[in-house]
Amino acid sequence: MDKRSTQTKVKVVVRLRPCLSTSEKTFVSVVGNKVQILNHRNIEENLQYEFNTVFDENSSQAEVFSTSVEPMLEKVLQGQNVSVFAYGPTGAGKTHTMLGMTSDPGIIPRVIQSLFEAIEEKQASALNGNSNQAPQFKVTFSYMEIYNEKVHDLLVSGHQDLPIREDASKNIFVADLSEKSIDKYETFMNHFEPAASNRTVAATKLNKYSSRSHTILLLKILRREPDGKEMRGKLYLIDLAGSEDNRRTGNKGIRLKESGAINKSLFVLGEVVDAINQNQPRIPYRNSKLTRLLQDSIGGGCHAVMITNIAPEERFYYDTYCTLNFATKSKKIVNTITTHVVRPPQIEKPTATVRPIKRHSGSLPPSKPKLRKLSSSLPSLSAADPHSASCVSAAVSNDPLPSPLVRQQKAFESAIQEKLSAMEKLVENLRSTTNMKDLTASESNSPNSANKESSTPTSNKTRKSLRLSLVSVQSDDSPDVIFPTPKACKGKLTDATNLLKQRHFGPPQQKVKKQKVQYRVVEDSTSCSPLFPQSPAISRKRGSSQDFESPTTKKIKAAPHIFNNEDQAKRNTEFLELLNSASVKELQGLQTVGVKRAKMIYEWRELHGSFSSIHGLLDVPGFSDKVLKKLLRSNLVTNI
Ligand SMILES: Nc1ncnc2c1ncn2[C@@H]1O[C@H](COP(=O)(O)OP(=O)(O)OP(=O)(O)O)[C@@H](O)[C@H]1O
Repeated sequence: MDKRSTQTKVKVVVRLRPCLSTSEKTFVSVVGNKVQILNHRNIEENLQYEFNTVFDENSSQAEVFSTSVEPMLEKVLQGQNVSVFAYGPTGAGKTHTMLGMTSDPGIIPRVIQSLFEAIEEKQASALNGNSNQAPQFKVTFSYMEIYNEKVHDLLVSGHQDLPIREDASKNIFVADLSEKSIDKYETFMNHFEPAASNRTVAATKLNKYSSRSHTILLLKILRREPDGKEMRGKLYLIDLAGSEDNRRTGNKGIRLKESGAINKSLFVLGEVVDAINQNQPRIPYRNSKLTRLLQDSIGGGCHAVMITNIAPEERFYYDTYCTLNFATKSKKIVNTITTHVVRPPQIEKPTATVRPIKRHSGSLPPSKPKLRKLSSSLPSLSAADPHSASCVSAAVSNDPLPSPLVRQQKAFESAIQEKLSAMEKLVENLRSTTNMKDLTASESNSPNSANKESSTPTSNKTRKSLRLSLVSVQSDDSPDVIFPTPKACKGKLTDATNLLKQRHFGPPQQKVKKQKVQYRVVEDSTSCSPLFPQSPAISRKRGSSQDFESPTTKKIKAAPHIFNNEDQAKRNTEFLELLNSASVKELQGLQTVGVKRAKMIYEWRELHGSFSSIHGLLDVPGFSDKVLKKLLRSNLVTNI
């Protein structure tokens, strides 16, 4: 295989979705390719982030596709790998961007349509030119989801645990899922639409149809030129599940467990990006299935486009802030692009003259007519594997049969090959029955993984704490499942399918009313995404090496109307009301307030009555000037 390498950075674009509620105020503005949000550390400033492209709330699906994704399709047809993934907090518009609706299709249907158009164009222009032969294309696809750290094939009905393979040569995680071959847009959609409805979706407080899994659509394009040259490109279209702050989603039971898996994988994604940016020798790709899957996209051999979805409503402030910081870190990552050009092995013609031999029944290879029949029943590019391709072409060629010695050798080789595949299957079966923890542990001992795997005490500690938090998950079955897995409700699947279709392939959505952008007091508990579990203010104070603001983030003077005194006074009043009425659990929802402080505030209030001012907190044991300032700053209350 010829491999040529070039280096390119991960392309990061941002898409701001429109405000969905008429009663909420917004805090994000877009100026050119910059996003501007309020600086919670200093309300007189705004933070400005610069990206390759920023799509404002009026951007159309067509615009997002044609600017960010369409130019990548030619690269796939040239034998390069491309990965497009939507990232962002829950409810920010990832599925809308990737999937969209029938009336307003997103990236996936647009990619398929453009891909087939491009293929047809290439074939037509080859025939119009000097050549009397056109290149051949074979497009196959698989569609899978990572749900609760398990990979499911969405193309088959029902959720099954499927074995995981790895491409040993490239150390890439590949889910061993069924692949469908497609020759046109309609065929693809016939498979894809019901499969998309199989995705696990449920209602949370922040999104009525929240995706509970990461989905991956993998398209493989094999192009064979008339001279036999082959190019193999892969296109990953990934809709990640959103990060979730469970104090705000109100998740319990199954939803909380799902959320734990989603947050854990996104947390590992954050660790991977940090490790790459800090040039660490080991990148913890293997700490989650998601990062193993994204290994080629982040710091690997793909062209990567990260579509960062953000929401404008005030309650999304910390999610947006953390998402923008993560996006800023991601755009520094450099991938080394490989072009996959394959020349099928040449069939060597035997040099010696071989006498025709008499055939015996049974052990001899089948007769030529039989093979011809077999090969004609295969599609023109059915042999995705170059070796099987050469086998078929060798079998139907007019070359004389090889000598008995050569045949004996071939029989011996195929017997060995069979034994090896049987052993491989056995090992795979064993691996699939092993749980992820054991799998990761055994893999980390392998010499291959030793170079990549991180086993720092910090990450172990983090993993431990994540595991502990998962153990504490409540076990009640959540009643609010809108789309139970097909396994759980085989008979009711049609209804669920229709519901999802209504949403993503259904009638056009009503236009969202445009509103005036204003600020209002954030009374909700605002917490950082799991990628940044600490309050940004705290991390900064400690001088963490993973400082959130990249050099490209600018602090600029806030426009005076954005955060006026009236707003601030209202914010302070509401904060005081919260102090005087919140339960211990609600107080814990405040930034920098843990169980201990929440209890202290609550007990002091029970003993001494309501606080007359925010300063009253200084009377509560453990609240120094410094602690109070930090609390207020991280909860966007500054005027005391
Ligand atoms: N650009 C947009 N224009 C209009 N509506 C949008 C846009 N983006 C998102 N929405 C709407 O916002 C809501 C949430 O979007 P969506 O479900 O795509 O979010 P998500 O990021 O995929 O959430 P989750 O991670 O929970 O699955 C949906 O009702 C969707 O139709």
